[in-house]
Amino acid sequence: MGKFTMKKIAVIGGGIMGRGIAYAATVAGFQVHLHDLYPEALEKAKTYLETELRKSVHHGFIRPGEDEASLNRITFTTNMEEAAVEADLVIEAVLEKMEIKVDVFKKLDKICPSQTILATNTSTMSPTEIGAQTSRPERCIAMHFFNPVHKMKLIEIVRGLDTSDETFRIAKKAAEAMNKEVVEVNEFPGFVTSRMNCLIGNEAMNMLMEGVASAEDIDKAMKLGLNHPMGPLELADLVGLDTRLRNMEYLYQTLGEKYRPCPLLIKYVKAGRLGRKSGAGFYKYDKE
Ligand SMILES: NC(=O)c1ccc[n+]([C@@H]2O[C@H](COP(=O)([O-])OP(=O)(O)OC[C@H]3O[C@@H](n4cnc5c(N)ncnc54)[C@H](O)[C@@H]3O)[C@@H](O)[C@H]2O)c1
Repeated sequence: MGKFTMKKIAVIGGGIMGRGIAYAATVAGFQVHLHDLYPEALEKAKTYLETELRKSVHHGFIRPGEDEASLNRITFTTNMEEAAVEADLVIEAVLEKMEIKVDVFKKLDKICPSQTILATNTSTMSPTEIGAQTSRPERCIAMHFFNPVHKMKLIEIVRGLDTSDETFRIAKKAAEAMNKEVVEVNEFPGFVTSRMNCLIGNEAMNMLMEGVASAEDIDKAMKLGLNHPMGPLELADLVGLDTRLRNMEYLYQTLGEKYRPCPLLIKYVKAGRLGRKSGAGFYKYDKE
């Protein structure tokens, strides 16, 4: 890919992040193939995309008719090969578990043409370790989007040890085409944002557990006192407490004691209190 000719983007995993990345990519005019193992996840993703695209027209972010055109540019499939075989860029957004990501990347490496770039949306993990399991580590990179993708401006682009300059350049172009700002980060667990954010969230959970203040008051203090746009506990509920726990476990494993997951977080995940997606986390919600 000498000049930028990207047309097709495959997104692997149709959960909270995958559906959001599909939104950003289709609104940017890319052909999008969204893959998930489960038809129910794809159904949910489709409903979400229809709703968000309709809202975007209503709020004047996209022109009338662009909602339908954007939806028509997305195909939904449970067949990974079908999704990825012609993609110029694949963005993986499956669960934050190294063995699952590695398995997906090995499969993609077999399916995709040699020039296809394979990106992971991991929040914390090593693109070097994931890319090393493929025959194209120079074409592997992390593109870390933020939740909710249609509102959040940043993509942290993280270079693995062997990521080529060309791969970085193309990933950056794709990000900019999706109307995002980019920061370039050299790989280290948690990059810039997750490393910082997980620590703040964990401290808030420890304070709640110790009875320092209520969830509402911890969040209010951070918003009004420190100017955070969201409180750390409501943000954790938005991320998903299972996802946050996996992030913490990885950071604890790689960076040590400072990142030991708060016992309250572990307890909530064991109880199935996963945040917004399950209807309860630190707060209660209508179930998604
Ligand atoms: N939730 C956030 O706020 C957030 C923000 C930035 C990055 N991330 C990262 O994005 C990734 C996805 O997180 P999420 O919150 O969207 O999770 P999620 O649980 O909402 O979605 C994951 C999806 O992946 C699917 N899946 C699992 N294994 C698969 C496989 N082998 N092949 C295809 N699909 C598979 C699941 O069915 C599910 O629909 C994680 O790496 C996470 O750390 C999450």
